[in-house]
Amino acid sequence: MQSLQHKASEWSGVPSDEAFAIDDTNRFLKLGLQTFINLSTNFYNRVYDDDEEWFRSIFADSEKQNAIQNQYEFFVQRMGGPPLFSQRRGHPALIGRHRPFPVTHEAAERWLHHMQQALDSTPDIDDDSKIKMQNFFRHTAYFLVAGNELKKQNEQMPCKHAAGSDNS
Ligand code: HEM
Repeated sequence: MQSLQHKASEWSGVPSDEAFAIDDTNRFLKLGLQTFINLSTNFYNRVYDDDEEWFRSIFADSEKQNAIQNQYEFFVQRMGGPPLFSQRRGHPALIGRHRPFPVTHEAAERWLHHMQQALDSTPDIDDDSKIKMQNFFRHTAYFLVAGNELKKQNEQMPCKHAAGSDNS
């Protein structure tokens, strides 16, 4: 079976080494906390205002301010800053945390559309960081799609007792 990383690269069109070039500089030191807060605020303002109800509704059970904080604390931690996310929420385990949500190819493209607009309209993000973040987000979004497909496959798999008793 292809690994999730492999699928993420194939579906996103971003090879793993390009996605992880996010780590070639400490983005937190370069951009600062406020830029990450601004980026996540900008992103979630777009998500919660989305005209596409099917996408907006994925976030219906989350409070916007909370979602903003969860996201920027993860970005800060992942991009070289203090472990704010883990201190408050525990291990990131992104596939597990997205388990309740329909993370389809279509949802990934919508998420990336809003993130692209947020990156383009948040001041103080240099071009290099923008490109590296785009690649990292694209790869991660499809990594989550791959995790979601695996979840669906596992749900369809009958349990061993059911398989054993099915003589039809
Ligand atoms: C692919 C499409 C995606 C969908 C549909 C999606 C959906 C969601 C939803 C509905 C939440 C709950 C909001 C909250 O309460 O915090 C969430 C949380 C989160 N997402 Fe995503 N997401 C996607 C992609 C991503 C990507 C690409 C990343 C990282 C680069 C990411 C990182 C996070 C983080 C860190 C949280 C907070 C988790 C927590 O604190 O429990 N998501 N996402």
